[in-house]
Amino acid sequence: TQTTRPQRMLAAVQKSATRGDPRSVVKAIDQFCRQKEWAMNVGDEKGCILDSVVTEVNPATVLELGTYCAYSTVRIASLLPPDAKLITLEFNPHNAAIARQVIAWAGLGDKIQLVEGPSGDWIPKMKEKFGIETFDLVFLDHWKDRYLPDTKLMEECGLLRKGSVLLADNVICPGTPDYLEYIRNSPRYKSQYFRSHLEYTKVEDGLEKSVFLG
Ligand SMILES: O=C(NC/C=C/[C@H]1O[C@@H](n2ccc(=O)cc2)[C@H](O)[C@@H]1O)c1cc([N+](=O)[O-])cc(O)c1O
Ligand SMILES: [Mg+2]
Repeated sequence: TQTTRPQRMLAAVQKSATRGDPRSVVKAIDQFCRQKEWAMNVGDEKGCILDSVVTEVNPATVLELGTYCAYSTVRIASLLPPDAKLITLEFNPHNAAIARQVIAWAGLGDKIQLVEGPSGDWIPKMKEKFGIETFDLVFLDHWKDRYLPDTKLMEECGLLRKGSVLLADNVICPGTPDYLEYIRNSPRYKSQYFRSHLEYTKVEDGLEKSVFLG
């Protein structure tokens, strides 16, 4: 029977990456996507920008919207301080099942909590269910038409504090025009565009980093 791309990606991790070594998991996925099949991971080029923002923020609490196969989940978690918590939301049960195995292979199960379901349902429950006050860093990489509504929802739920950083993937390709318009014109954010390329291609894309001003 036919396998899925996430299943083939997991097989590549289990074949080429060392258990308990997150960076080897990241490398194995990038190699798979460059040599075998493109997949919508943030990738190695934008991944370096992601790494620099994570290192700069040094967050104790991280929210990732859109786990997919946990490439960026593992990439971020590998840079977190010891007691930091990363919560990642995944809507598709098949993707979640693969992501859990990638996270386990990387040995990051105690830093990462994968939650299944739509972001709109879970964001309002973050405080009561996970004891989160506010997020220091949010990585947006899920459905592009959900970036704006979910950002407004996080504001309304009091999940952002002065200095919280939002980092959004794909603001050029596939593009998140309504989010960019809002975040770049809002007096409540200070935004910066990091120009790069769509993962594993020469097409322009980039990350938008926005600091919440309270
Ligand atoms: O479409 C893209 N991403 C959508 C990601 C969606 C992921 O987020 C989850 N989710 C989790 C929670 C939700 O509430 C909703 C969805 C979905 O179940 C899926 O796993 C995309 C597309 C391209 N591209 O070149 O075409 C490149 C990229 O880097 C991309 O990120
Ligand atoms: Mg993306």
